[in-house]
Amino acid sequence: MKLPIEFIHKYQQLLGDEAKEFLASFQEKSYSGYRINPLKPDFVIDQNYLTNEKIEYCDTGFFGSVNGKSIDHTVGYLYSQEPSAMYVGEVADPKPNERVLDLCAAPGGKSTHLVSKMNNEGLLVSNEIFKKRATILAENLERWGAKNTIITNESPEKLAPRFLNFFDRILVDAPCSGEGMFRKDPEAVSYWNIDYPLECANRQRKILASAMEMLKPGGTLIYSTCTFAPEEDEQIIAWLLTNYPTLSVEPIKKYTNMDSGRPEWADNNSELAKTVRLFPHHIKGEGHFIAKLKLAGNDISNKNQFQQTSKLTKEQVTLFNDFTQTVLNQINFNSLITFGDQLYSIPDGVPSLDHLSVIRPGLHLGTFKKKRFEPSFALALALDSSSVKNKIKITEEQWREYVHGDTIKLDHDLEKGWYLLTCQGHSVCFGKAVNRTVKNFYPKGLRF
Ligand SMILES: C[S@@+](CC[C@H](N)C(=O)[O-])C[C@H]1O[C@@H](n2cnc3c(N)ncnc32)[C@H](O)[C@@H]1O
Repeated sequence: MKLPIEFIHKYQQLLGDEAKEFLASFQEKSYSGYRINPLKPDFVIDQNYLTNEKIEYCDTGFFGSVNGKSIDHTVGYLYSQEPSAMYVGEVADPKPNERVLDLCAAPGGKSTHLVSKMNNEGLLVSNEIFKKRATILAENLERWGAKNTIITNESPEKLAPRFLNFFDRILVDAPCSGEGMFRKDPEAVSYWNIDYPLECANRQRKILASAMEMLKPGGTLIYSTCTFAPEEDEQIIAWLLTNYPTLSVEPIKKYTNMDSGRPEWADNNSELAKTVRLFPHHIKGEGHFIAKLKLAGNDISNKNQFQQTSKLTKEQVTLFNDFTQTVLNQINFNSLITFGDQLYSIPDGVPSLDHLSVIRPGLHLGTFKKKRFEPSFALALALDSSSVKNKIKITEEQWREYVHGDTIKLDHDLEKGWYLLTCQGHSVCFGKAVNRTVKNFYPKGLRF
């Protein structure tokens, strides 16, 4: 890979003797990894995935790559994620029942990790500013079986007034100059110029100013980038400490060959050494920077449930109850609301989402059509198959035909109605059995 000459000079100055080894690492191969999904209790994962080398700092992380067209990946048993990026979710370490915001969330690597750590409890608001990327984020979170998550498509400035002093934990995985990803995405080199880190830093400060409005007293802010640029790393944390004096830096555990942040690359504040740098010439992964900060003060926020408006009509209640009683075992969903014909189960404690661009206000349960309820793909992937009465086991070959858009032929009669299709123990989709045929309800946009 050909690195820009100004990039080389900059890091020769910053790193001195170490620069040679650092710059040489750009000619080495990049690392791939994946996390397995602890939320799916009927976990019958291909054992081959578990024999790969484990990632030291992430219980669910392994080195290796995943076939994007495999069942395991398609139904959210695995998420392909660069190994260093996994340390961000581990450092964030959200707890079940917290209110958590992932402010720059697409395509969803960190959000899926946060949902796992929260055991699908509490509230995760997963936000992405760009619509197309927010749609991909929603797909990834649905595959993962997220139930406690609201997905928004907003600018941080517009989100802030709605969630003032609201969150226990906020992750800002900031848009950055991406120097740490040069090996993985050589195109990123073409966007780089010597002024780019400062441009990114300006944007990062704006995003963080909004994040700080939403962080409650006593809350935790996690800031991460995939760049080496001090302007976007230590200097941003120094800026935060100067402008928000009640913030303090929390120490982050340094696993094998992880480096401390460099105070001398900012204002010499020794607290900056508590942050962590992952350098590709030291660890098996790409470049990353992570900081964890705590806001002083006691939590005075109101944990009561605010929301929610659109109640179900009597007919909708009957249709949904008919579905749950016929198809599912006893399951309690959180508060139910409708947006148009769409039915959602929303996490507790959510303020009004009016006038925000909301991609998913919670778990999408399905759609009310004329006199019937049609369960969603998201519901199928969020359900443990043991919680479903009506199931049909399909073979891998039938699964391949189904994800392609074909129907499934049955060799015996089944009562007409909805069935959860399972393949190799995974919940894969709902289908409707009619006369020895399972009609295809695999989402059109996801067929392959
Ligand atoms: C590093 S990526 C996030 C990766 C993601 N956290 C993950 O783990 O999959 C940064 C994200 O910030 C978004 N972004 C860009 N400009 C932004 C802005 N002004 N405010 C908030 N987010 C922005 C980008 O679209 C991008 O999705």
